[in-house]
Amino acid sequence: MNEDSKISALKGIGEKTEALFVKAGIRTIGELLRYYPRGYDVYDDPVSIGEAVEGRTVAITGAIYGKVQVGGSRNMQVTTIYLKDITGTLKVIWFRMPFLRNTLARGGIITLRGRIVRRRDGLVMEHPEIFYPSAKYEEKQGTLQPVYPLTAGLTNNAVKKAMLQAVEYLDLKQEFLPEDIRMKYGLAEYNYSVRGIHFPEDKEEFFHARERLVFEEFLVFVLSLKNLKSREDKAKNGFLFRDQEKIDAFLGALPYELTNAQKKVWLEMKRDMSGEHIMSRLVQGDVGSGKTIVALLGLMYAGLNGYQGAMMAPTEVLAKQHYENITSMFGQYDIPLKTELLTGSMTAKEKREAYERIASGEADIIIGTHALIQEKAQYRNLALVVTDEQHRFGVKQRETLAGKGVMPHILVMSATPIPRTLAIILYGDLDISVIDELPKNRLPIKNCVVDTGYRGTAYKFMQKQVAEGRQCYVICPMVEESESMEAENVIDYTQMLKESLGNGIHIAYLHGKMKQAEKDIIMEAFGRNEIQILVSTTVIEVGIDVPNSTVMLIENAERFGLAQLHQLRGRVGRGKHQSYCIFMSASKSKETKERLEILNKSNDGFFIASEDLRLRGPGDLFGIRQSGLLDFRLGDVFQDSKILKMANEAAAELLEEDPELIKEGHEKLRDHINHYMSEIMLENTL
Ligand SMILES: Nc1ncnc2c1ncn2[C@@H]1O[C@H](COP(=O)(O)OP(=O)(O)OP(=O)(O)O)[C@@H](O)[C@H]1O
Repeated sequence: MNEDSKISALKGIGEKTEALFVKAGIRTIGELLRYYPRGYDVYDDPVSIGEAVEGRTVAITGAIYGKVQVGGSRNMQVTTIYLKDITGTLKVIWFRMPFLRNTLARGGIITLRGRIVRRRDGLVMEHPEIFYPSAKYEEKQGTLQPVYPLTAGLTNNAVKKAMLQAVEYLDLKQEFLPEDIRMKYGLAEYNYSVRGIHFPEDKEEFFHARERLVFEEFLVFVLSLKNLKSREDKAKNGFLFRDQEKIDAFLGALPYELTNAQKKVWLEMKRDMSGEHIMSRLVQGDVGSGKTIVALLGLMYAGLNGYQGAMMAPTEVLAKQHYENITSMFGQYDIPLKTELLTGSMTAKEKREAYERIASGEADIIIGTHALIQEKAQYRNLALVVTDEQHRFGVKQRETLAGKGVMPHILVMSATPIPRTLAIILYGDLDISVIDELPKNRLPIKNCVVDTGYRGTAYKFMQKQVAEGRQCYVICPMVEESESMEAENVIDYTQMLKESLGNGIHIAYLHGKMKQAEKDIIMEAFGRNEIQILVSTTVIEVGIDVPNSTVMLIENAERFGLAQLHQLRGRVGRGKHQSYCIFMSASKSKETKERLEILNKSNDGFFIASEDLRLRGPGDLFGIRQSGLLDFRLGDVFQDSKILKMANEAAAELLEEDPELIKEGHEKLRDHINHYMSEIMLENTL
C-alpha cells in the first residue's frame, strides 16, 4: 500500500463509504492524508461553573440537579437540565435529543463538554458532549481531537478511523524537502508532521507539524509560480490594439467621472494590452472602489478592437449581475458589442448554443463562471480574460487556456487588502495596480455596534429607510450545528421579521441551499427594488452591487471575522445615499467589543486587516482559518505571513543554486511540484 493506493484498501471502507469519501474529493491514501482537520476539539482539564466564560468550549464536572425537562416545539425539542458544583449552577440544553431524558434522569455526577453562550436567562451550556459516568472524560483529557470538514453522510468518526490507519502506513512516504532547507528553517520531518497534524499529542506537536506543512505548501506554490513566470516572461503580445473613440465617448457619457486611481489603472492596462508582452495584472481595490468599471473598459477595448473578452466571476449570482449590467450599459451607451452568459446551471441546449456563438465569434464579451474555461468552450479570438482572485483562478486558468493554444491578456481583480510585501510574493507572476481611492460622491458609512436589546429600534430604522425608498440587508444569525438548520433558521427569521414589520414591505430570503434559479429570481427582484429587505446568510458577501441599499444589519456579528464583516458591510455605501451598518452582538465579552470597535471606527480594509491580525496574535492558530485566500489547504497568508516569507526566501535560494531542480537531493521536490502543477490542471478540466 502506498499514497496512490485507493482508500478502499483500508479496513472498514466498503463501497458506500468509499463513495462518500470520493464525494469529499478523497480517492487515494495520499489525498486522505492531505485532508487536514478544520479545527480541533481541545479536551482541556475541567473547569468549575464559576470559571465558565461566554464563547468558550469547556468541560465541567458537576451533579445533575432537579428534574430533566423536555420542551420546545415539535421540530426543535429542547432537553434541559441544571448542573451544580460548589461554585454555582449552570443551565444545560440539548437540541433534538429528547431520548436523553432517560439517561439523565438517573442523576449523579456527570462531565459535560460544550460551548458556553449567553441567552436571555444568563449563561447556558449548549448541546454538550456527555461523559457519564464522569470518569469517562479522563480517557480524552489532555488530547486534541481532529474535527474534519464534512460532506453529507460522512461522519467525523469515519474520517478519523480511516486516518488512523493511513497514518500507520506513513513510513512508505519519503521526505521530499531538501535536508539543508529543513535544517536551516528548523522544520519537522514529513512523517512526524502528517501524524502531528491529524493526531497531535499536545499543542506543541501540533504547532511544529503545522509549521512544516504550511511551509511545504507555500514553498511548492512559490516554486510553481516562479516556474510559470519564467515561462511567461517570454510570451509576446500577438494582438494589435488601437485606441477606440467609442471608449472615450462612453467615459464622457457616464454619469460620473472616473477617480484618479481608476484613470491611472485604465492607463496601465491600455499600455499593457498594446505593449510588447502579454498583460498579467492584478487590480487591488477595497470594497466598492469601482473595480468593475475598470474591468469593463478592458473588455470593451478588446471587443472594439475586434477580439473577444471574457469575464469570470466566482459565483453564478455575480456572473448574472455582471452580465445584466454590462448588457444594459452597452444598450444605453450604444456600444456595438454582443454579450453572452455562460454558467454551469444553464441547460445543455442553452450551453450548446452559447458555445456556438462563442466559437463563431458572434459573441464579443462572454461573462460566466468556471464554465468559461471548460473544455467545450472554444474561442474565436480571445484577447482578454478578467478573473477574480478567488480559487487561484489566475494561475489555473492560464495553464488551461495555454493548453488550448490561447494566450490572452489576464486581469485579476482583488478586494483583499494584502500588504504589498505579501502581494508581491503571492502574485509574483502579476504586475500590481492599486485603486486606493473611493468615488467622490460617497458618504462614509455610519456604523454602530449594539446589543440585541436594540433590535426593535433597528427594525424601526429599516422601516423608515424603506419608506424613503431605500433597501436593506439583514445577515441572519448563524447556526453552527448544521447546514440544513441554517436554511431553516433564515426562513424562521424572515417570518419573524415579516410579523414585526407588517405588510407593505416585501421581505425575502437567500441561503446557500437554494437552487440557482431561485437565487437568481430573488436577486433580480431585489435589484429592481421589488424586494425591500433581503434576509441572507453570508452567501451575499462577494461583489453584490445594489447601490440603492443603505442598511446592513448583521446579527451575531461577534461570530464573524473582521475581514468578512468588512466585506459584508461593503454591500452598502455604494451609491449617493447615506448608508448605515449595524453590528448586532449578543456578546458582552471585552474582546468582542474591542474587535467590533475597529469596524466602528474605520471603513478602511487595510487598516482593519492589520488590526485584526494584531488582536488575534500569531499564536491564535487553532480552529478555523480566517481568510481562506488563494485556496491554500492549511496556510493562511495573513496569519502565516512569516512562514510565507521564509518559503519565498528558500525558493529564491534554491532556484539560484539549481534552477531546474536537477541536483541530488532535489529530485523529489521537483516531482512534487510537477505533481502539484498537474493537479491544478486536473482541477480545471473536471
Ligand atoms: N468613479 C466613480 N464615481 C461614482 N461611482 C462609481 C465610480 N466608479 C464606480 N462607481 C459605482 O460604484 C459602485 C461600486 O463599484 P464596483 O461594483 O465596481 O465596486 P467593486 O470595486 O467591484 O467592489 P466590490 O469589491 O465590493 O465588488 C457601482 O455602483 C459603480 O457604478
